Order: sequence, then structure tokens, then C-alpha cells
Amino acid sequence: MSFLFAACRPHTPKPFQILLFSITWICSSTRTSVGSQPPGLTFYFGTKTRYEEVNPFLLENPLLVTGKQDLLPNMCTPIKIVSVIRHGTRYPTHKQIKKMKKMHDLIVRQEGIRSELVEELQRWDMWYEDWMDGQLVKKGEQDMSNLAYRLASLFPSLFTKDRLKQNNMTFTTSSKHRCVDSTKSFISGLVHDYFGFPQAPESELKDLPYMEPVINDHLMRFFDHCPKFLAEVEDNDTALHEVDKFKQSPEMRKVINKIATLLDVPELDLSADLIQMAFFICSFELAIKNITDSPWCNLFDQEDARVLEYLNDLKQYWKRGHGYDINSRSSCHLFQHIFQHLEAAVTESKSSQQVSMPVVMQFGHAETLLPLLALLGLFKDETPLTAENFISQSERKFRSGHIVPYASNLAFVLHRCDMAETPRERYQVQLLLNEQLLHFPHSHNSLCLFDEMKEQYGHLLDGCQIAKECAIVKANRSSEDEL
Ligand SMILES: O=P(O)(O)O[C@H]1[C@H](OP(=O)(O)O)[C@@H](OP(=O)(O)O)[C@H](O)[C@@H](O)[C@H]1OP(=O)(O)O
Repeated sequence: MSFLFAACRPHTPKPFQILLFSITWICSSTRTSVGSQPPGLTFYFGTKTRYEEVNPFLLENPLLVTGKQDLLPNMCTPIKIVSVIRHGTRYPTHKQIKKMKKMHDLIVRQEGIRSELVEELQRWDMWYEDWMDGQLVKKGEQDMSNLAYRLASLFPSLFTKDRLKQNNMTFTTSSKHRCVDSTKSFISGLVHDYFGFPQAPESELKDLPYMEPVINDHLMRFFDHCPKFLAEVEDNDTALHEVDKFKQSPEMRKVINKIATLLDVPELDLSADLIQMAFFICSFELAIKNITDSPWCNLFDQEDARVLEYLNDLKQYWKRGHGYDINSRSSCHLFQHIFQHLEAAVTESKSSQQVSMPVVMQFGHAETLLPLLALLGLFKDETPLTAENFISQSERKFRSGHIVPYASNLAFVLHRCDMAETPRERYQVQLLLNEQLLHFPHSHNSLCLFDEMKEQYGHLLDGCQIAKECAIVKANRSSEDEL
């Protein structure tokens, strides 16, 4: 099978392969007609997943807003939106690029008789360079400008020219360049694509105070400012022990063995990290350049992909998700900030004032969103993800690629319902993830009365003081001192 598959790749026919040429031509044309994606791998890339995987209709039309009628509650008017948005598609980080080079060098130095696949990988151009280090790519800019257009189309009463001109929109970002650039692309999508202001200097916008992104890492990178998280997770070598164990698991060993055979390299030269990197190259080639037939994808089938997805999910679960309480508790300042924005709008609306800040857009990382979602009790499986339960977790809720792909976005939309029968029903909050309705865990409904939300999450409003949550309590002989 692999021989036939190997013969099905476009390649320069060699003397001893002339016979295969006709087969190759048939197969490559067949492969092209079969589909434009790596065979069944694209939904297993975890946090390296492109946004289109959660909204496939965007592949045809990146500006399409679907199901608008289903998304908005009848007889209610949106009066505020507060969003947390992951940056758009990015280059690999410096750390990952080093692993890419190591993996490719391992293949390039192969000599003697090599398979078609190895030859193709040897011919592949290692075009990634250290300077790229996680920066936003062109596709990432488009992710953001298109998202801005779609959100404004979904909530036109919030995204109005007047509000733009009156600066009633705020754009907060993490200090990382990919987030700052994502914010600028989002604003550009709003101003130029949606509102149609020309890009030229004579644009009406010149009299607008430029909508500069406001950097706030305490909000968008709260994990960097939480001593308890840094000590117990980030800087604790044993915190990801389940990840380390899974790298040695039978499932992982089977993938390593298979790739070693395919590449004809000693297993000892390979590792779970290097193989995960080869898998991620397939994901980056697709996400960044829309290359659907990268030779790197030909190393893997869906069984391998499920194992490698779980490896990434284990990291996200224990480093950012439900694994350790401090992961989610460290995000409660961000949740409180979101809630305070909603509460301010309710207060203004109740006193018949114009809502002063109807649009609040906040740009961060997968590690901004995952702890916040965990804090809200979302995507929590009954059993923790461990190195031992890969098989029983095959239908798990916590699949990072389905939750926080590039450009993922969580939106709290506050509605005023003037036909409400009781004052309690007048203000309702709607939850959307990646432009789709998301149910609150306590009610299994995507709409929640504002007062009910306050009751359900009150323990996170009054009972989560970030200074106390993040304090490192150091026991000593006489008493416990907070550092
Ligand atoms: O494995 P890498 O270096 O890509 O990990 C990145 C994070 O990428 P992710 O694991 O989420 O795919 C990156 O998150 P992002 O949302 O900004 O892409 C994070 O900022 C970066 O520090 C790396 O995370 P790590 O936990 O430090 O490995």
C-alpha cells in the first residue's frame, strides 16, 4: 500500500522509475481530484488548527455570516459585546523552528536508496527562519479583518459608524506582536472593509483619534503575573508529568516506530517531540500557505493524528485547562473585568443612558482563553485526561483544536429585552464561541438572565481575589507568611 501510495506522488521520474511514471500521473491526478486537504488530518492539529476547521463554510466565503436568525434572541436588542479573541494564524515559535530544523536535518542526511517520500522530504525547502518566532502571518491578518466584518454584520446595532467616530469601542491586547498586529488587522477590517472608509489618507478617519490598541498584559497575559501559577506550573518541571508519560506510552511508541520505518532512521534518533514537530509542519504549511499536499502530511494517517492531537491536548489540559485549579483561578481577574463591563451597561441602560462602551474587543492567546473557559466550567470531562486513558477519552469534550483554533473568539453579548414579563428577564447575556452559540454549563442554554449569571458566577466575582489566589504561601517554623 505504501509502495503504491509512494508512487502516487508528483516527482521527477528517474530511469528505474519510468515504469511508475504512468501510475504516478494517474494517482497524482486522482489525489488532486480526491480532495484538497491532507487526508483527514486537519481537525487533529490542536492549537495549530486553522479557524476554518470550526466553520468550514468560511473556506468558500470568509465573510459569510450563517444562522443569524438562530443566533439572536427574538424581541431582544444587543446593547453590548465583550469578546476575548485569540490572535490569527501565526508562524511557528522560535522553539518550534529549532525542532523543525533538527527533524529536517535528520532526513536530509539520509543517503543510499531512499523511498519517494524521503526524497520528497529531502527536497522540501526548510523556509522557516528564527526571526518568524510566532509572528502573525498574512493569513492571520485576514483572519482578523474577516472576523471583524462578520461580527459587525452579526451585530450591526453595536458596530455603527457613529460609535466608531465617538470612540465607543475599545481594543485591548497582549503585548505580543501577534496580538498587537491582530488587533490592528481587526480594526482595519472594521474601518475599511465593513464601514468602507478608504485606506487613503484623505479618509474621514483622519479626524478620528486613531484607535490604538491598548496593551494590558495583566488582563491578556494574566498567567505571567500569577506567582503561584509560575511556581507550580510554568516553572515546575513535574507539572506536565502526564505529557511526559504519554510520550513514552504504547500509543506514542507505535507512532514513533512507524515513522522510523517510513523514514528508515533508527528509532533512537526520533522522539515524540520531533514527530509532533513533523505533524505541526503539516499544519503550518496548510494554515500559513494553504498547501494541501505537503510531504510532511504523508507521514501520518488518522490513527497517528489522534495520538498526536491527544499529546497536544494533554499539554493544554494540564498547563492551561482543568488540570490544575490555579490555571483557571488565575483568569478570574479577566472574568471579573468582563462581568464589570456587562454590569456597567446594565446600570447605564436601567437609567436610560446611552451605553458608553458597547464594543469591547480583547486580543490574547490560546492560553488566555483556555483558563477562562475552564473557570466557567466549560469543556470539562468527568475524568481528567491522563497518559493512561487515551482510548477512553476518544470522545472527550476537551479538544483544543475544536475550542481555540487560530482566531478563536469568545463573546458575551448583553441584550435588553423590552417585552420581558419581569424586570429580572429584561437583561440577558448570550454566549458565543467561534461565532456559534455556546451553552452555559449550569443551564445548558446559551442565553442566561444577567441576574442569574451574577448568582451562578458570584463565587468568581466576590470569592476570587487574584492577589490571594496567586500568592505563594510559604510555610515556616513560626507561622505561614504570604510572600
Ligand atoms: O509549542 P509552541 O511554542 O507553539 O507553544 C506556544 C503556544 O502555542 P500553542 O501551544 O498555543 O499552539 C503559544 O500560544 P499562542 O496562543 O500564542 O499561539 C504561546 O504563546 C507560546 O508561549 C508557546 O506556548 P508554551 O506553553 O510556552 O509552549
